[in-house]
Amino acid sequence: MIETDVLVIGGGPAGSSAAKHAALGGAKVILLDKRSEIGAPKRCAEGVSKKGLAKLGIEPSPRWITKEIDGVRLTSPDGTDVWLTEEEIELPEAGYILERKVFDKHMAMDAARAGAEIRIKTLATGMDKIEDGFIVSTESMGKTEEIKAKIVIAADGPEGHVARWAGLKGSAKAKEMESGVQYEMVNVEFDREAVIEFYFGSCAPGGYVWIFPKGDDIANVGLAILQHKATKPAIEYLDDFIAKCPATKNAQAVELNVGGDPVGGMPKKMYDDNILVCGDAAGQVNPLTGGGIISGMTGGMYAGQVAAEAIKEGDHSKKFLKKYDKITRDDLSHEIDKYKKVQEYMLTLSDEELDNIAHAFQDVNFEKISTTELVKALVKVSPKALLKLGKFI
Ligand SMILES: Cc1cc2nc3c(=O)[nH]c(=O)nc-3n(C[C@H](O)[C@H](O)[C@H](O)COP(=O)(O)OP(=O)(O)OC[C@H]3O[C@@H](n4cnc5c(N)ncnc54)[C@H](O)[C@@H]3O)c2cc1C
Repeated sequence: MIETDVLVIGGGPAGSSAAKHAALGGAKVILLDKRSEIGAPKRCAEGVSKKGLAKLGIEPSPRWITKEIDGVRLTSPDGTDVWLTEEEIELPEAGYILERKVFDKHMAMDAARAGAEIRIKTLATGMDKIEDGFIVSTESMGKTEEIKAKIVIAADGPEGHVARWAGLKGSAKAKEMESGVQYEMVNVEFDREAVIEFYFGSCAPGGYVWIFPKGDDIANVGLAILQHKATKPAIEYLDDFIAKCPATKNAQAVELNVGGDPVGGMPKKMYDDNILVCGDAAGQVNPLTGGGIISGMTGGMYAGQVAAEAIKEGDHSKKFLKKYDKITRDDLSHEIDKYKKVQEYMLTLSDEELDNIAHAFQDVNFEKISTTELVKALVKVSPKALLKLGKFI
């Protein structure tokens, strides 16, 4: 039987971050992923903030950045646009559109460089608790193997099973799992080519439509919806939008991506004896935007660091591992809770109310562009927003 200190299940951004930091902390680490190519197929619009990468100490690389973004377009149901671009305002924070299949692989390479052993095309099929650890069953190219680990880090994404195998709750209730669907498209006609576009209202019940440019005439065009707010499948909303939107009506898809996005926030417990849970598997996602790359990698980083400390101390108990839960909540909870409230408020808005907000936004003088600043502006123009969100801003 193979033995390791730390076994990370899932080689997405959260798992690679966990594996890298556990290895940097001196632990013997195995990172496994069921896919034959880490990062592919992507299930993501690939937007990431510069500030988020900097916080994680990740140097931006032209290998995995497809486009630098310098603005945002928000469009309400009646077609009213709010443009927030460098031409109009000073941008303290802007973002990148990644090539996730390259980015994810590079994050795994960083974990390997830090000393983690990577096993691709290796599916974790089950897990048994032993006195001080877990025995994880794996299957790779028809071969089964068992791995004994002192600490398991569950980073197996939104539909992950590993936390449940250990008796913990999964990332989100069905009601709080957004259904995402997206095409990567060519022949997209942009009004402004370095701007990310968001469309709100009944075009995507419970979520929004996005167009994220990837250079030239290429973009990720997708949407996320809450199924209980919708009257048809996500793909039908997307096809309807694409047929009507001037930017996409002549575009063609070269890739289809589908995936769940857990927007219900973090579960009550992300640790137990010999186990930590991070990334989408632990609901480490912004409930308003659905973004989970940076927050998942942040959770992964803390999980890796605490796991390495636990190995050094020889204490893999929940009492020790609780530290991960505390550090992660101290860092992520405030934002997640705040944006959960904003998301809940957005869910109450009719198309007409969204139009009224967009009309009022046209007269707002934005000094900075960030989600927080947008929410501050929302509170100023909408009495309902002030009532529901005032104390969170
Ligand atoms: C349509 C859509 C658009 C999105 N757009 C954005 C965006 O623009 N920006 C942003 O920040 N976030 C976005 N997100 C969210 C983002 O993709 C996730 O938050 C992020 O990928 C989470 O990383 P993770 O490592 O936790 O999970 P994942 O990236 O899902 O990785 C989990 C890994 O675990 C592996 N795995 C699962 N089970 C097993 C098993 N039993 N054995 C072995 N391996 C296993 C999987 O193969 C996978 O590689 C989007 C999500 C969706 C669905």
